[in-house]
Amino acid sequence: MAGVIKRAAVVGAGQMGLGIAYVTALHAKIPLTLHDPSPQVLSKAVTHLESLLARDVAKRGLPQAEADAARERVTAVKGDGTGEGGGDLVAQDTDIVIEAIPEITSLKTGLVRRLAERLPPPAILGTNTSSISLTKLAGSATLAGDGGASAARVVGIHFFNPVPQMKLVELIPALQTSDETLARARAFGEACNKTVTQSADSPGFIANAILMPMLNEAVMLLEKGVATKEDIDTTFRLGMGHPMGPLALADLIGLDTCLSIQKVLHNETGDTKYRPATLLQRMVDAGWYGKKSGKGFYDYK
Ligand SMILES: NC(=O)c1ccc[n+]([C@@H]2O[C@H](COP(=O)([O-])OP(=O)(O)OC[C@H]3O[C@@H](n4cnc5c(N)ncnc54)[C@H](O)[C@@H]3O)[C@@H](O)[C@H]2O)c1
Repeated sequence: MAGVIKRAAVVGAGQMGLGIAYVTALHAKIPLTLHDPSPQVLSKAVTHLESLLARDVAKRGLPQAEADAARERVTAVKGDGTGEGGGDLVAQDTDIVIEAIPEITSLKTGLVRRLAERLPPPAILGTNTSSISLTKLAGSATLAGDGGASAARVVGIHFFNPVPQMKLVELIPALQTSDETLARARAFGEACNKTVTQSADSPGFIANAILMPMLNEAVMLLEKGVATKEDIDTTFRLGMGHPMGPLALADLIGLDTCLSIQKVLHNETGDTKYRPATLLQRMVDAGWYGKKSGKGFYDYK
């Protein structure tokens, strides 16, 4: 049956890809391949997956047999799954692929195109993009003479960081997305134990249309010397009840990712209110990406 998802693939084994692999294996109980061009990233991801499952057994009462079964469902594969730059291909009977590669439009359109050529419909081409237009990504999956069938299986399946803890998935249909794709993606998100919301394909969707400008404003306040980073973050934690302040949150998300999202908002709307903070650009230029690189607004070494 077209609707049943029996095999999945996740491309990009960074912080989001690893989390998506974890919920797919543990909650949805779907076998999957986890692809990344970097062997170091893959081996770190597998170690992290095993430590998450071990913590579930030790602290959350997960039976060891279920943790073992979840671990066995995940196969790490070098490469991007499409043969670009080498590595093994995504299996042709894969029912859903979710890409979680960097938030760079040309990388994502190229990958989605190659996946569309590799996997026949109705395999779902899901993307964890934070901000890139789904309609543009579906456009890159359009294959000549297929009547729009290929583009119709592209959909945004936007998980939140850290994926094991955050209970939300934001679904974003492209203009081309079929109702069947959307319904199957919703069922997949729910099987991953998430509550699902839906947004139109508008810059930043729901979450990042609101969150990213706020984080950018926090960086601008810091840049202007209005307050220290600690006081900006404390204001949000204690004054607004946020679990973490905006600068610590930006570090967690990744400053490279924040900058890319802010640039998409700026370019797509043409509205100067979305201009990325200069300090954010400088931090990324310095290679200070936040928690994942060991240094951002705070030190993580
Ligand atoms: N970080 C967050 O809080 C967050 C939240 C929601 C969505 N997202 C989105 O998820 C995606 C991934 O973000 P992340 O934080 O996991 O990034 P990350 O930098 O941790 O991971 C990206 C991974 O992609 C791999 N990669 C790079 N180029 C590739 C290619 N061409 N093909 C295959 N793999 C490639 C890298 O080796 C890396 O492991 C982005 O689109 C981001 O906007 C991020």
